[in-house]
Amino acid sequence: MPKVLVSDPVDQAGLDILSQVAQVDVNTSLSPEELVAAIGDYDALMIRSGTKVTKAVIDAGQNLKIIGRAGVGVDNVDVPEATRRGIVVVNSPEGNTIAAAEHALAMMMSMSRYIPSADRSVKSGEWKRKDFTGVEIYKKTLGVVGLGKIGSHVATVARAMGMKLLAYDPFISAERAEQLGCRLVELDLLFREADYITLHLPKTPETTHLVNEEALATMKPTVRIINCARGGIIDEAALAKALREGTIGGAALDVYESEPLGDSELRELDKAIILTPHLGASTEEAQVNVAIDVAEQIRDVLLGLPARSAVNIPGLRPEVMQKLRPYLQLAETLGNLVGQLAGGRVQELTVRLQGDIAGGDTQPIMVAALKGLLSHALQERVNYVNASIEAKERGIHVIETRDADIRDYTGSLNLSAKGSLGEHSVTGVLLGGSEIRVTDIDEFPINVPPTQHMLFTLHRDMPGIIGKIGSLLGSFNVNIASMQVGRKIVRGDAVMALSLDDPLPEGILDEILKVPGIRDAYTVNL
Ligand SMILES: NC(=O)c1ccc[n+]([C@@H]2O[C@H](COP(=O)([O-])OP(=O)(O)OC[C@H]3O[C@@H](n4cnc5c(N)ncnc54)[C@H](O)[C@@H]3O)[C@@H](O)[C@H]2O)c1
Ligand SMILES: O=C(O)[C@H](O)COP(=O)(O)O
Repeated sequence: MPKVLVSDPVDQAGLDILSQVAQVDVNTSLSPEELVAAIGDYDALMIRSGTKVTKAVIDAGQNLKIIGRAGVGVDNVDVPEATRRGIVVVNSPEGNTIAAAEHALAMMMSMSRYIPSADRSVKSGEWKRKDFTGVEIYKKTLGVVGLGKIGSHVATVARAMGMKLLAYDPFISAERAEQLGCRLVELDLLFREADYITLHLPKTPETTHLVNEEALATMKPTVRIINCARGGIIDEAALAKALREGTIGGAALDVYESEPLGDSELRELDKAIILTPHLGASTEEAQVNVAIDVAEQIRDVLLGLPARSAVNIPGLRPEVMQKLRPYLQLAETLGNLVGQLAGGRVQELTVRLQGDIAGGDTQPIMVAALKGLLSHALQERVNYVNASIEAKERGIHVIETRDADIRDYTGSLNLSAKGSLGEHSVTGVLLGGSEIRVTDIDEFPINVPPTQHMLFTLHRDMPGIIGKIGSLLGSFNVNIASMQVGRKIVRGDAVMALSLDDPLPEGILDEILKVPGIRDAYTVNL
């Protein structure tokens, strides 16, 4: 039974799903060193934002197949390293959207009415109504930075509360912003004009310290800033200075440059700032959502099925996967076949998608072809996660062409591999939607099902050659399961494809190459 380590607190609903297929160990108090020491035993790791999945953890996780992040952000996971190792990383992109949006809205309201400090004051025996005169958000301008899932929900609710909306997001269209009632503007204008600024974008090198001393200086002196996205998007030192000097109106933070928040002057700013300990996703509903979402994906991957929201391979919905699966198998088989025919180092792979297969999302098919191409050299080290990276690192140039109008079969796939030993091509189709047939080798028409052990020859089309090859194989006790010959012209060149019950013994290829009329011969093990 596979083993799953759960190293952050996740909802029981997720653990119940994992327990159906795996031994589940929950240990939420591991130090980084203890995690490195333990991870080697596990096939899967389930985390939230608390666990840092570093290169050291990934290196030690020799059996790891999947890392499941019960939440959105995977910035605590070394995803490039996981990808290189062929480990799937999945998350739950939507499970906590509403929770995080509502937290940002709650921060905006609490900040406007000083609710945390007023609460503290009353509980300490005071009754100071004048000190806590707030402001209304109605008719105020909210600047939403990052109009993705969470930003969109915040915008929708804020609009319903009578706010005017500005948005900055370089990756969305003005039409989408308009649908949400937002005016899409440049960031400097948003900073200058907003009464409230709420951040809902990822932390990247470009967005680190997006809100810095310079930006703060351009804002209204009454502006209130909310960060429920990621720590480090705001320069905390610059924010603390602006709050201390009263050059901005207030701030509410859920996330920090370093978590847990250590000694920080932010803690001393009292009424000017609200601080919560990364609670955006902490609702009962969100925790059930993300735990189920990620546990189901871990279960599926451990059962050999695809994950629906992997961050390092194309995520496929089950219904799309159902349709695509036979084509992926076809692409992988042809990739493997052409890779072995080409031998040596492949420098260029051209994938021609024809008919039905050319429509829709072709990226998974390309990845499958690369996985097949590299599988002879890399064996189980190559998978759908790392095939593209492995190909890139080996300098394989990949070309994709599509022609949806070719209609010989519902869909056919042609792969050509150019390498140090020459160029070879294969074409394959699916019969009845699932049975693979190789219909052409190096442009010689043929019709063979791929089998585990195969022999291909290029020879002169002349009497007696088939018999000679048959007797030679017989003398080595190799049984032929099926045999096909393809030629373009009578007595010209031809190819022969033999499916064998046994692998070819050492040395037989040299004997085959000595048969008069044989120009080339290749063994293939699929
Ligand atoms: N506090 C929490 O507990 C909590 C919970 C969930 C998500 N989050 C964080 O909230 C943020 C938003 O999450 P989401 O689910 O809405 O993500 P999302 O991917 O749906 O949206 C992010 C948006 O940011 C935009 N963006 C990217 N770079 C940008 C830039 N330089 N300037 C402006 N916009 C940019 C993208 O185009 C996208 O529209 C993420 O950082 C996520 O990690 C925090
Ligand atoms: O990225 C996320 O999903 C949030 O930051 C939530 O993190 P958490 O799961 O640790 O609460």
